[in-house]
Amino acid sequence: MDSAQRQDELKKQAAEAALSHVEGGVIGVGTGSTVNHFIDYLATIKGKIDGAVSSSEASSQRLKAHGIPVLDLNATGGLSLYVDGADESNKALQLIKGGGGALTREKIVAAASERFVCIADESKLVPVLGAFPLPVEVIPMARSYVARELVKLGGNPVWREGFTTDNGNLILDINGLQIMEPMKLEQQINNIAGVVTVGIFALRPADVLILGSADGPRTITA
Ligand SMILES: O=C(CO)[C@H](O)[C@H](O)COP(=O)(O)O
Repeated sequence: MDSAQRQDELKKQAAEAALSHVEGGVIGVGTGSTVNHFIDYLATIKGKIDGAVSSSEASSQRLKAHGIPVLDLNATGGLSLYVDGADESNKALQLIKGGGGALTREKIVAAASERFVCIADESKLVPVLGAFPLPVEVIPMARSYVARELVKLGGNPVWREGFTTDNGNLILDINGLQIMEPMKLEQQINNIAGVVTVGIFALRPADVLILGSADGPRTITA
């Protein structure tokens, strides 16, 4: 088994462990390869839930392919549980998300959920956020302006060329950041005109982090 396959096994392990948090009702479901495993496991207990609110077109398609109804968030009165992956997490369960470009809908569903269970392989736990390029969703006409403002904050933004979000916007990935104050930077970047949202999840961090590891799933709570 090569290292990519080993990492995928750990993602699968975390995804399966998250099933114990599913108690019924409508579940918020995120995006990415770890969540794809979660959706496949969720299908095995689909009779227990009323459906899912999804953070991306890709996850919606996978849910529907399993016969799990996909609902509009507006048709719910909020969600009790959201399950999603992450690109990085620190010990406070503040996250970088958006490697798959679905950060805005992910942030909305996380905000509307009482409990956010994050699933990942153990390599995603880091001492300081920022080694992973920080995604920012931007309105297309503001791309150059936002990039100049991000440089002023000490980052090196790179346009994810050829990629369009499910909301019709673009992504700038910021390299070279060491995020010492995640809540402050989240607010600063969100305040730039033309930014839809930044992929720092610190104002609404995860509540539970399940990490797949060689010794079995490890759970960290906030
Ligand atoms: O934020 C995300 C998508 O926008 C994903 O949760 C994040 O990129 C992790 O992906 P994966 O589970 O494939 O490692």
